[in-house]
Amino acid sequence: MNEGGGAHRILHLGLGNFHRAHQAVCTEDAGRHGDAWEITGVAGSTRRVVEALHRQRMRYSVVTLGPGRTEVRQVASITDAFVAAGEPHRVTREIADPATRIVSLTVTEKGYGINPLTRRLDLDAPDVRADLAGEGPPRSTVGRLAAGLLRRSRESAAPVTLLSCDNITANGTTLAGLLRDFAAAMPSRDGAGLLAWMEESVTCPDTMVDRIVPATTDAHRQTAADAGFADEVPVPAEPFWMWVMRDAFAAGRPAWEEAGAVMTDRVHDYETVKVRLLNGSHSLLAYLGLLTGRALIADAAADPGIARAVHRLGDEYEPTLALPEGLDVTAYRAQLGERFANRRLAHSTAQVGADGSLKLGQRVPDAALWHLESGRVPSALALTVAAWLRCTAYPEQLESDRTGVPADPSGERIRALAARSGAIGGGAHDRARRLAQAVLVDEAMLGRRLGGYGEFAESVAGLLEVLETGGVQAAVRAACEA
Ligand SMILES: NC(=O)c1ccc[n+]([C@@H]2O[C@H](COP(=O)([O-])OP(=O)(O)OC[C@H]3O[C@@H](n4cnc5c(N)ncnc54)[C@H](O)[C@@H]3O)[C@@H](O)[C@H]2O)c1
Ligand SMILES: O=P(O)(O)OC[C@@H](O)[C@@H](O)[C@H](O)[C@H](O)CO
Repeated sequence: MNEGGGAHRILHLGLGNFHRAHQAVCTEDAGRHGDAWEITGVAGSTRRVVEALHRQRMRYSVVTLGPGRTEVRQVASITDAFVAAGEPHRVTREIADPATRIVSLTVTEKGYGINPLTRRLDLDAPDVRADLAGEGPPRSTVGRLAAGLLRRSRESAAPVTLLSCDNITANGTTLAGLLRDFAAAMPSRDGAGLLAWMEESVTCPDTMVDRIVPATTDAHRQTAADAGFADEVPVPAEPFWMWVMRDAFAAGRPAWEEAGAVMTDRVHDYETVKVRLLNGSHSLLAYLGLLTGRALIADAAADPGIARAVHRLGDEYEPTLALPEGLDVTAYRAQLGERFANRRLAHSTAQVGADGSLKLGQRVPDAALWHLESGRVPSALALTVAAWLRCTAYPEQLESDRTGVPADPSGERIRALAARSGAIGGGAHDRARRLAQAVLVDEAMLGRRLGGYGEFAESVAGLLEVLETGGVQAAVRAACEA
């Protein structure tokens, strides 16, 4: 799989838990079948994981928590790590280094600087603006990539692959578009040169990534210690994992398929199934769980009312999917039920519910529009939006001591809209309608496309009102019996 000889390194931006339980494990396993590739991990700004890894001679453990079964495995494929904010010029240098064959990313949805309406780069985001103006070392993800690629194009001009492993629709294609937007907006003539070189020498394959990987707790540290390794930064994970990607690598890749990854040109079909049935259901579980005082996804999933809503949501998603050949959607959904029920993972509703304004844009509008265009109102999708709004607009009504509060970059804006909706007067019905309408036409949130369907806004508003006046179970009944 290697091309061009020499060292083989992956530079990974976003040294969070997911990468360490997914790509890093698959890369280590692939090394048993082909050339060994090493990973240099780059954390955004937090030093904790980087410092712990160095103290631990670049070893950490993955704690796999299945129903009734625990496995602790040490992973050593990440051989170096540093913090981007602390060594910004090193990021540029490492991207430019020809030994770096792949730059992969798990920087979360908000790390890409995407305008949710246009799916293009938000050129008004402060860090993107600063990077375009050349104010100090780059700090946005796309600005960092552009600076490194520009240097690479001038030094070795060696081809490279950018591999997004975030839960973003058409993640590779989207990333390539963001980079083109950045290059086109560069004030100097550098942008044109970068664009031309990227066209020839940079690939951005789409990927679908799947493994439920929660945040680390002391219980996971204890499990690692019990297995004989006093690990400060172990990563908990479920047994299931899946990685699907287009085999379009400009400078070679590890033999990931030997370790179980799937190479296909139909990534989009896998991704749609996963982002809707898994991530969409996860969002609904998180918000209804938070509204019923559940701190854990598994506890939300065990509530028969919430399970009924998730089932209804699956029924709404299913006809919108182009299924990959051989995928049995009934079995997939049944397996998802088991994965959500895995209490041992302790996946928190606040973590899964974070950044809803960015995530729901990929989990709700396309599927909702599919129904609305045929004259049907998808009420479980409307319930997902209503439950997110209820949690985000009125966080004071959550049992936050128990559950925490999901963070959201549009949280303040939503609370301001809710305050304005309430200040005009009227009862719960008027308040809910005003808030739903305001959010559905706000391009910074779900991307405004649903705003053209008054019947969807009505459904969200009705369910928001029931959530306030009758609670979660009443709202589930209203959605499922609509
Ligand atoms: N955890 C999972 O179950 C899972 C599964 C599939 C895909 N993913 C993808 O991986 C992403 C990260 O998940 P995780 O579990 O590693 O989270 P995490 O909280 O452990 O780590 C988040 C990482 O993103 C970086 N980051 C956060 N905001 C950023 C920003 N604005 N700019 C640049 N970098 C930023 C942080 O530095 C950190 O390295 C998810 O958002 C998702 O897209 C996660
Ligand atoms: O990672 P996010 O923040 O996009 O979404 C939260 C969870 O739904 C997600 O992390 C899932 O656990 C994961 O996508 C499973 O593969």
